[in-house]
Amino acid sequence: MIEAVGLTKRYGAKTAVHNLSFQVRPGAVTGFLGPNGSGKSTTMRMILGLDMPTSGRVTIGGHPYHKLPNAPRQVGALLDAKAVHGGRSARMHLLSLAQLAGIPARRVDEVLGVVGLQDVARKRSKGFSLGMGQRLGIAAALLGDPAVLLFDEPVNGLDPEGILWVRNLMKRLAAEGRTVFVSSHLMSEMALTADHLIVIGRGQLLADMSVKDFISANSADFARVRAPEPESRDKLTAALVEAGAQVLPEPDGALRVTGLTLPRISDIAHDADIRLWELSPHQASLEEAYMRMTQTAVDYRSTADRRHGFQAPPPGLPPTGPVPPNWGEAYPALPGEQPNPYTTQRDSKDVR
Ligand SMILES: Nc1ncnc2c1ncn2[C@@H]1O[C@H](COP(=O)(O)OP(=O)(O)OP(=O)(O)O)[C@@H](O)[C@H]1O
Repeated sequence: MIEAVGLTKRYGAKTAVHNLSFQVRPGAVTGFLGPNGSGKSTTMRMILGLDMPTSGRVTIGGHPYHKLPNAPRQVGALLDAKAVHGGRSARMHLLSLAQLAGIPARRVDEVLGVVGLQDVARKRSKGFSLGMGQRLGIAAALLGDPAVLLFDEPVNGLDPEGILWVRNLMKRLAAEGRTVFVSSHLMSEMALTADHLIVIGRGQLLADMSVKDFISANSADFARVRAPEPESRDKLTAALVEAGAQVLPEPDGALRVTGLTLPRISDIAHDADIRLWELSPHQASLEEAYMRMTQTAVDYRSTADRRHGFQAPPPGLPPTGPVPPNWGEAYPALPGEQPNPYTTQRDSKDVR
């Protein structure tokens, strides 16, 4: 198990991680999510003893990394797949790591097979594609057959077959009882891979819960409703709003309705003499729940390209440009939604 207690890291005036406490338990894939610059890599580096906390502590199996006996055989990590001597072959790279950790050479050939690099094992790694480099990094993490594994963006650069392979590998490692802690920006992938989520924003904990609970706490079920013509859509919108629903236009012309049951929506449409072409139940995706949770914790946001021919974002998507004071209104609060804890911490003076 990985345990962080009050973990804080400052780089000069910059607070990268602030008072972070969480546990990563064995037997599950725990996804580590957060916007760019939110402190995920810094946290992973502190777990691995590559950076010292300014305050607080983080332990693996009760010990700080540097006090673990034979750490490479207990903890495996992929932090930066490019951190390989390009002149060395994949096999030589792994052999040198194995020698340092007292791992027998036959294990190198085993892990090369596990990651599918056996055919290029003697080729120089500088000729490797991004995906091959990721596989080599994963092979290095698996070398010591460790009980605790950390992966920073493991699917970066992998093709769909590679992504599926990583997904299955993570699940298998967790099913074997290992602790698997994996960061990713690919929400659809995390929804399929992770059992549990730790979400941070600007270095602070936003959520520590199961994927299922995270989605239901940060989104609400909604109905998609489609009326044939714009006039009937406007009439239906007015009737639904009057009945207490929240109605948002979807980019494809349908309506996203929250706050009313499907039978009620159907009755309202019938009473207003409006035909429906679609009335279907939906649950928000992990991506939508994540966007809602982290909307005020994003440090880097793009601005619209004003050049001729570039379109404004379709309705329903968050606006681009500087974060407006009423940013939360881009995603209005949904019925039954938990308050976003980050919103209340946004003006905290001690977090930069
Ligand atoms: N060595 C350093 N010196 C100064 N600032 C740093 C250093 N390392 C990280 N930071 C800053 O700390 C913050 C957190 O960075 P970190 O790389 O941990 O974020 P991240 O969540 O991993 O981002 P990404 O998703 O983009 O990889 C950023 O503002 C970053 O600029």
